[in-house]
Amino acid sequence: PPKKMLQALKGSARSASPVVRWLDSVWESRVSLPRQDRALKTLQEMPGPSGFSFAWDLFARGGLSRLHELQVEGRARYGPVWKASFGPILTVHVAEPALIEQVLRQEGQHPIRSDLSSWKDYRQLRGHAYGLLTAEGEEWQAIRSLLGKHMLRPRAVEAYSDTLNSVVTDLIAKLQFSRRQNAQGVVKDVASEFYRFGLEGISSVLFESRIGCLEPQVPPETERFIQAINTMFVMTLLTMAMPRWLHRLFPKPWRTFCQCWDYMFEFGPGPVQSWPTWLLVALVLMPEVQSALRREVEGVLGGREVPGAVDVAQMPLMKAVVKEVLRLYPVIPANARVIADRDIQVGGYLIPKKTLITLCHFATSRDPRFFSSPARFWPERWLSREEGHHPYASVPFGVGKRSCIGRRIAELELYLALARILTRFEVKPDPEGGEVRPMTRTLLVPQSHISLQFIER
Ligand code: HEM
Repeated sequence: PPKKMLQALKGSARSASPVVRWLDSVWESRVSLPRQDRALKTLQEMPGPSGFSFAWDLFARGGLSRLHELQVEGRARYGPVWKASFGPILTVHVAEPALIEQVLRQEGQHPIRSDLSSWKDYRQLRGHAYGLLTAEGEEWQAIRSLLGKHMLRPRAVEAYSDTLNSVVTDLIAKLQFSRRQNAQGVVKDVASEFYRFGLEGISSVLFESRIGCLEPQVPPETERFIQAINTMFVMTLLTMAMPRWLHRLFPKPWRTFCQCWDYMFEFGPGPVQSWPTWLLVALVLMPEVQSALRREVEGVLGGREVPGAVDVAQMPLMKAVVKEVLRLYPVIPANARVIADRDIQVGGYLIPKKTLITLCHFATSRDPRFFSSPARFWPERWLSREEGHHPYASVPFGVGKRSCIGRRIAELELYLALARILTRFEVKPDPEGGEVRPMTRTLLVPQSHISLQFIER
């Protein structure tokens, strides 16, 4: 029977009737359940919402854009490990640092993140090679080793300082231009400005070319590229949740998804994230932290305007601020692993090979057992000896062989930009602005436009 139908039937018949038990056994056998092991519990014994109620949460109650919140709710309702079916995919959620560590320590030589099935489907359809994000096995290892030399070694990354600083100079000019557009010096939709800054920075480093994202008049082909990335991320979760046979019945999401990728391949550079926005929002809400950070930056620069990678090494508060923002707003709120070649043990369960394991980083990084007053933006927690954190409680760049390869570049770009913004401007809330909440669009992004006031110093 079609998987969707099975799920719907299972969900609507909540009591454990013989029919439901039979459906369960059919469903579980589809994810190659291992034989019963006396010491370990099986997937059947794992708690979790029924397929129907999870699908209801996702599609009828706006859960697709609240996936990060569903992690926290799932942890509270089911404990550290639970299962749920995401469209055709059954996934085991893990929301405990020690168990996330347990998964990652068993990930093997060539870790597999997840199927990112719709990204791979598109590449197969068009005959494109997989990139680092989607490649697996030896192919992934070869690309990773090659890129790692240029993106992971501290010396190699330091050498990008000048290139990144020239992009930061354009960012400052763009902020000055935008703030002059109204009497109060408010920059409307700051996230869009930083998104473009991130894109320009990566393009300048990886492709040694500027694409004009920060120009007052953005070239039309660049503008289209930016929109294509946005839409592709919005469609990613939806296309992953839709079984392939549904593409024919509801062709629009898949067609739009392909059109976005077509344009991105035609245009060039790959996708990036709009990470500095959350940072400024946090600093605006905590003006005393903003002032302390400015003092630190100015103390290190001693009158110089443009910082370098060496200066950043002497800014502990800057590093703590960035860590704290990524704890509160992890750009990638959930990561994943698939252990393809063997069953593994996690938290007393035997997880069959090839099961998609979702690592609930948003939930762990807001768990009061690991971070006191977790909703509070408090960078000093990273400097204080009293606050001990589990090393896997907040891992915004992932851990291990398959962790973020752009981490050092992203951090350097962020430090350089933040240092220049703080010496040039005092950043305040938009007098007419409201509360800002995050939502999931594959990445964690602001739910609404954010406007901030930039006051020249
Ligand atoms: C604040 C900014 C960023 C954050 C929080 C972030 C986070 C992550 C995370 C969580 C992963 C998955 C790691 C894992 O599975 O263990 C990842 C992978 C990756 N990131 Fe980033 N990233 C950021 C910026 C960047 C930038 C600027 C680039 C490009 C220059 C980049 C390129 C990549 C690539 C290529 C992978 C896949 C690596 C692989 O599969 O081997 N990231 N990133």
